[in-house]
Amino acid sequence: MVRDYSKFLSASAAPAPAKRDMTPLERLGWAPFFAQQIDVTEMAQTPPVRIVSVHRSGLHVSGDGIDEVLPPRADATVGDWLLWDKVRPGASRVLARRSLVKRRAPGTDVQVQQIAANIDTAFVVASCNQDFNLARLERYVALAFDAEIDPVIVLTKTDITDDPAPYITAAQSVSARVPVIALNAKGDAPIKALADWCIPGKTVAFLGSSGVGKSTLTNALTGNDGIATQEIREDDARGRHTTTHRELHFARGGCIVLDTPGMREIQLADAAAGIADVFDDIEELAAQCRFSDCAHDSEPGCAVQTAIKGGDLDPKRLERWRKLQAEDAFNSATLAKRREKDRAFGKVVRKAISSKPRNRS
Ligand SMILES: Nc1nc2c(ncn2[C@@H]2O[C@H](COP(=O)(O)OP(=O)(O)OP(=O)(O)O)[C@@H](O)[C@H]2O)c(=O)[nH]1
Ligand SMILES: [Zn+2]
Repeated sequence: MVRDYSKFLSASAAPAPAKRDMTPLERLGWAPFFAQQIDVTEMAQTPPVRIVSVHRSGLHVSGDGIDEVLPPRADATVGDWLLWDKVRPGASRVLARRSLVKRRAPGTDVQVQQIAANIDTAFVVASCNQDFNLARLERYVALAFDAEIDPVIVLTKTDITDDPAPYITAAQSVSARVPVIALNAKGDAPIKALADWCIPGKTVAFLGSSGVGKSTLTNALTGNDGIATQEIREDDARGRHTTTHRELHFARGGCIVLDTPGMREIQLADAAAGIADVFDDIEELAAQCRFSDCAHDSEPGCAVQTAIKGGDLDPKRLERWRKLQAEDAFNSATLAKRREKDRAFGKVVRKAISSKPRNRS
């Protein structure tokens, strides 16, 4: 049977179709951005599939009537779209991504580890209690910007604070481009409050520290009929059966919730562009400083210091910008460099030990 794939190839910027009209691929997140990358012949010969989870034994992919496990590969991650090559599955082409969350892989010097692809909205979650931390919010928003994902800040636990207003005001100060939603994640609010972003065919993810309410929000969106509880079995490296969860969950509203442990808490690395996006107010001021290499301390003609003196910039925000840049720079340093430093330090220590006068016994 020759299938008519032309309906998947619409490159028009038509509004998202109503849920009932959506094709199986669109429900998985297929969009004109991906369709534009392939032609009808390719579509028929190598149908698109999305990676719904990554396991040691392979990549679990879903498509229109397709549910397969492809060989593991380093250049594809959960959320990616592949063109499934039935004859040589390992050669399936990875389509260009709309967004990519990555981090420097531990244990290697230059390799970047891909965490999740093609997320449309990142909900950066924080709670209205003593755990609230502005620097952390800024870090997650920078991460989202850097990955080219639209962030939305979600403040949880409004029910256990007398006044959520100060938290909301603080969260709004992170970036003028980021909406802030405050809610009780345990109540009925989440589905309605997040409806603008949780629309059919869109992929969302929750970022934030432990205990802020990410699972509560995920469950609120997916309910019990998501595939969150559907488990798949696989053999781990030692041949034992382990049980893992799929990582793309289908929410009741039709959106796709990506939940992968690597996404939840993540350090910044190579995220200079994202940091610049969050702190675009400081970047703009810095561009007006008299010296292009101004350190914004006590240089004459420093627009940043002028803004601080005039009450237009919170000095604490400047401090957090500096810290985040330092963190990013540190994490961006290759492990090789760190190893080199460690080796040099080891040498110093060994030398110090060997030059100590020895006790004669
Ligand atoms: N009162 C109240 N409790 C909440 C709210 N959101 C989450 N909680 C509670 O806070 C605790 C932590 O919530 P989780 O959803 O597990 O947090 P998480 O971010 O998924 O945490 P990790 O899985 O450790 O990353 C749970 O006991 C939730 O019931 C809220 O809006 N109000
Ligand atoms: Zn300056």
